Amino acid sequence: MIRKPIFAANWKMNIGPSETEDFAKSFLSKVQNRTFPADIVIAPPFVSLAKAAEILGNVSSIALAAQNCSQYDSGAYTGEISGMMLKEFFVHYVILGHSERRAIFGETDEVINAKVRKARELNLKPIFCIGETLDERKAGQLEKVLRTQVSQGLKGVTERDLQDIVIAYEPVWAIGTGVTATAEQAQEAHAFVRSLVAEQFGNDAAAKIRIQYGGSVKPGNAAELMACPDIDGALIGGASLEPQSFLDIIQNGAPA
Ligand SMILES: O=C(CO)COP(=O)(O)O
Repeated sequence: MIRKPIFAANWKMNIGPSETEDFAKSFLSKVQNRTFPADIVIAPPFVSLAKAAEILGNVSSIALAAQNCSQYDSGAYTGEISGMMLKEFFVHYVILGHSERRAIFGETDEVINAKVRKARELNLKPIFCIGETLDERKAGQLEKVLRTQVSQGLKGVTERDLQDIVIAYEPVWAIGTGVTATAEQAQEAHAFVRSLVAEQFGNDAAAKIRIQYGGSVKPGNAAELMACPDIDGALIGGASLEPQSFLDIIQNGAPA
């Protein structure tokens, strides 16, 4: 297998520091001394990173992610968190361009691109999110939307940097709705995204890049989605908030 699947828990604005302690200890007890044919990533809210790092920071089978980071290094940016700060908490990945950041907080392709580039400059691995709304899909704009998001979001990124970037295809209509894309819909979109990467960076880069699916992934649908040839793991919201549910998705999606 040239692409190791990657399963990432995006807790969004859930699970504060004290609950993080409970989750981390429980999850650790379930995964300790086991190996998985997949990378496992957990993305707590910023304020829970210290607790997560305290319990999971030295566990080699689990990596921590942040859910966002600033495109700036330091200075007068009230409310922002820099990539350098995140690195103090054993953070190796950072989710960027999530549809909630785009839709609710107005992040543009340009801002997301600046964040992706800053993250790479600091040797953080972006989980770069893309995906269309239902209206865009219905209007036949799926490919146009994905093309713009990929070309703008990865503008100026080098082929070397791309090796440390994960793309997450998350159709907005499938996020938090319980409506998952069918395996066919997801595979079709993933294959298209891979073709976009090939156009921009070449076939070799496209063959290597991991493309996760996100949007109502559950233990019950993980196996079917992960069986698709261009789906290399999942970015999970709701179903990642329980340690056993997150673990079931990993086990069903990437059986040992
Ligand atoms: O947005 C998501 C992960 O980033 C998906 O969320 P759900 O798994 O809750 O649909």
